[in-house]
Order: sequence, then structure tokens, then C-alpha cells
Amino acid sequence: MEGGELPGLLVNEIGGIRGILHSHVAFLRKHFYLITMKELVENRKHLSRKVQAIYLWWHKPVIDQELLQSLPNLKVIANSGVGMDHLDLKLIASFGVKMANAPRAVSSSTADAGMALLLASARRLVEVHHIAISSSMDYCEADILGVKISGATLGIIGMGRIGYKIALRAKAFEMKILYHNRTQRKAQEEQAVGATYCETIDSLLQQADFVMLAVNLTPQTRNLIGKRELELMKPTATLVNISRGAVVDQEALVMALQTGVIWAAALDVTYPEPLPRDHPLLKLKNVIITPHLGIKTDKTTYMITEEAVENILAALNGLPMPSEVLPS
Ligand SMILES: O=C(O)[C@H](O)CO
Repeated sequence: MEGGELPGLLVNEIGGIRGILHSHVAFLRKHFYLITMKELVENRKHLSRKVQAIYLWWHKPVIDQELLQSLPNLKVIANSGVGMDHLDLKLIASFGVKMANAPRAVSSSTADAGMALLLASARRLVEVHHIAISSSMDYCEADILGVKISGATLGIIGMGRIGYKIALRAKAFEMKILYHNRTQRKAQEEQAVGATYCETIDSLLQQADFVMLAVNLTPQTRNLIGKRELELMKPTATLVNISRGAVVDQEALVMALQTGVIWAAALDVTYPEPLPRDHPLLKLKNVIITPHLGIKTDKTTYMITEEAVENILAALNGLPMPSEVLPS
């Protein structure tokens, strides 16, 4: 069955490690004739002309010149997340192909994940879980003392949708909120959560008990937090990263955590992902690492697919796309 006149949608695979979720297939098939990369490779002559859209799941399939050249009717690529750092936007645009991300769907869950990491790190949940399930349950109270959340200062770097949702959550936890935003000051958001704007990242780093990274990865934010920045942080502070691993100089971070320059780190993102099993970050007690958990809830992933479909259909029908991303 070829889906009648439905437009062809290329996906990496269905299920598996880098495939769209089985639970989304029926919904996608209402609108598209689904083609997997394997099917495309096996039947290029027949299928390549059918592909009008690509839905990227966990950055797959890889979009390169060869793939773009092989799909003469491709009109739009939708990404299952907000970060587009894995794509060469200029290359894609040069083929006349539009692009979209999914900012509406991802922000709440990513902010939840950031807050979960902050809380887990502050109260040492992973360490105490291991104590609780160990046979002896012997521990010295002084060894599991954490950081009090209410009254502590959170510094958010990047006050976009996700940064703002983190601020809303932090307000409910009675935290003092500082933020820095590279492009513009966010007066409305500031007022809504009682946040204080820091002109410079340095001043935020010096004051915060928790630093939350919520920026996109761009050439300007790569290695934004290096040795110098870590040394500006309080020795009692925690770094939480929910953006991209490459925003932090990981070697400098390892050193800072090993030598007590900062107290702890909680990372949803690293480079590479996953880290090699012998990576020093995996050996440190003052680090919590989650495997890019941000969007991973049943409802969020479904909403992402809905947002992708909305964008693809708009592009195919010549309508404005709700979350179009233009090359900068
Ligand atoms: O970019 C995002 O929205 C998440 O990191 C998932 O890729």
C-alpha cells in the first residue's frame, strides 16, 4: 500500500534506538505515507520522488548534501526538539527546503527536567538512594547534608521559553532568581517571576548558588562556561546543564569538580552522548548525569509529533509555519 496521494514523509526508522515511537505511527499515517531510511535505500528509484518532508527523531536521519540532492521533491524538514545545532541550516535552505522545530511542545518538560536535576543534586538523591538500598544503611549524617533550596539563588543563563519556565518553577520553590539573556532583557518575564537581570554572565556566576544553562548551542555559546567562568562561581555552587554539552568546557568542569572549585554538577547533556564508560565525569560522586531526559515523557513526545505535523502540513500547503526556523 502506498498511501494514495498522501505526501511521503521520510523517517529514520520506526521504533529502535533512533526511530520514531510506535505510538505515533497511526497519527503520522493519517497525514503521510511513511517511508523509512531502509526502505528509501532499498528502493531509491521509486521512493525518492515521493519524499516531500522529513521528520527528524533524535537528530536522525543525518541531513547532508547527498541526501538533500537525492530527494527532488523535498519541501520541509521538521525537528523533534528545539535545538537545531545538529543541522546545517544554510545548506538545507540552499535547496529551497523549509525547517521547523518544536518549541511549544518541549519547554515545560525540559524545565521540569532542569528543576528535577537541581533538586536531586541539592538533596543528593542519587547518593542517598544508594545508602537507602544498601544492606547496612550506615551513614554519617554530616556526609549527606545537602543544600537548602528555598532562599537559595538561582542564576538562569538564557531566558527563552525554557528559561522562563524554570524561573516559574523556581519561584514556587521560593528561590531568588537572577538571569542573563544575551539578546534582550525580558521585562515582562522579570516582573512575572520577580527575577533580577544581570548585565553580565560574570556577575550572575559570582552570586548564584545554582547556575542553570538554558541557551541554544551556537558559535557564541560553545564553551560559554570554561575554567575562568567556573572559577567565578561560589565553591558551594552547582552547575545544572539542560542545553547542550558543548556549552560547557567538559575538561575544565571535571577539574573544577575534582578540586572543589564548585560543589556539584547536574547534567542532562554531555559531549559525546552517551559518555564513554571510562569518562571521569562518571566517577565523581558530586555529579548527577541523566541521558538527555528533557523531553522524554509520553505526552511531550506526542505533542512534539503533533507540532511537527502542523508545521509540515503548513509548509506543504504554502501556509505560514507556526515554528519555522530560518538560517541566521
Ligand atoms: O532540543 C531539544 O528540544 C531537546 O534537547 C531534544 O533534542
